[in-house]
Amino acid sequence: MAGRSNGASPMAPSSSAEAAANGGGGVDKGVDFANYFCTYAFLYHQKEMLSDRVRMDAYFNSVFQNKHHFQNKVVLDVGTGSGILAIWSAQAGARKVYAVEATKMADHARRLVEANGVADVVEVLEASIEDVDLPEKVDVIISEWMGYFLLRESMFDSVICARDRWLKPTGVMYPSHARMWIAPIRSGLGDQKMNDFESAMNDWRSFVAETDANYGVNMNVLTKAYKEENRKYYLKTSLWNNLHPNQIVGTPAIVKEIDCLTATIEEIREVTSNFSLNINVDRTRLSGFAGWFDVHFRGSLQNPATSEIELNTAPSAEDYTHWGQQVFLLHPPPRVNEGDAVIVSFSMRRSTENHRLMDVEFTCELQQSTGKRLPPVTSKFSIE
Ligand SMILES: C[S@@+](CC[C@H](N)C(=O)[O-])C[C@H]1O[C@@H](n2cnc3c(N)ncnc32)[C@H](O)[C@@H]1O
Repeated sequence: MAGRSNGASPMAPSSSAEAAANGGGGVDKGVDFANYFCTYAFLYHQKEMLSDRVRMDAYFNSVFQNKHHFQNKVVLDVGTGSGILAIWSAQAGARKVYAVEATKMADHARRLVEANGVADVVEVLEASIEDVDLPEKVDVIISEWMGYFLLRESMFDSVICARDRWLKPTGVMYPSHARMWIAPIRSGLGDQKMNDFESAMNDWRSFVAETDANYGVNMNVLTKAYKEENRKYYLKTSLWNNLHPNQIVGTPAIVKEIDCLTATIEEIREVTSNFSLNINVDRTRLSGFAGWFDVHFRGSLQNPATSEIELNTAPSAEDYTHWGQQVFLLHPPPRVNEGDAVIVSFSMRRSTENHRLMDVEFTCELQQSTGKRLPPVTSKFSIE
């Protein structure tokens, strides 16, 4: 592998690096590779990200409008994929770029690096970032690690691990900051999903009757389990959607702020927040909530960006991203009016079955503008 020539090589992980990769829990690396990494080895998947103009413009501008962070500097690209961020770092004047990719996409990245004339600067290493051994510390860590609603995929764990092992004390993170947002929304998706759920149950009832009539076995004892399975699928799993801003019916709230230079895995393992959302649309339904994120490229306090760039995945009339927003639907959706407030207690935790997926809980209390408070209701969701 090209990476070994100057001393950079994959090696057995240290126990702390492995623990970081696992988010502290015992994750089977083989299972994780099969479930998570495998899709990133396909060019079609990388192309989807490379075609997201909002994402591409933000990273491109962050690098080329802040060349002072890259010129003659050593850069580490965590999860280089096709190699795009590493190539831009080299084009912006980096002295050396370590481009680390866990999957076979590393082969494509290496070819792209060569074809674009930066092979003398960019060294592609096929390895988990947790396992890699670099010959030097780096000035910049660049990575596109964000999943749905920021933290799905738990890839930021790997960036934290890389930062703690390889970033110089004076180094900068690209991006430098991240935030998670939640807003109350209206949407026709709630009715649609409830109809889908009811159709599935009607179909099941016909199936039970027919199986009994045709084959003499009564399946009804499984009705409850089938209902739970379908309720989870149709009503309790968040939905991907690119919402229009006019679907937001109240003030959005920030539920988490992350400083990428200092954040710990402990800090992101669980997100909890209590907040109040003011409804600003009259006579509407609160169909549920939308969750999205933004990230900023600000450099550091000692070494700030000259041009601060934002990557925003909020509902927008003009743009959309491949992240869209995550929609959490309430069943039934309460009626709300301008001046009402929704008092929310929110939590998001890693799923116990798969640390890259999330379990989300909203406890909502509606405080009407008349002063009346409705009893709190708790709704649980999975981000799959
Ligand atoms: C969201 S993609 C971004 C790809 C590319 N940097 C870009 O911006 O187009 C994340 C990439 O990181 C890789 N990755 C995730 N975790 C990693 C880890 N622990 N070590 C090495 N690569 C990793 C994935 O295989 C995937 O190709």
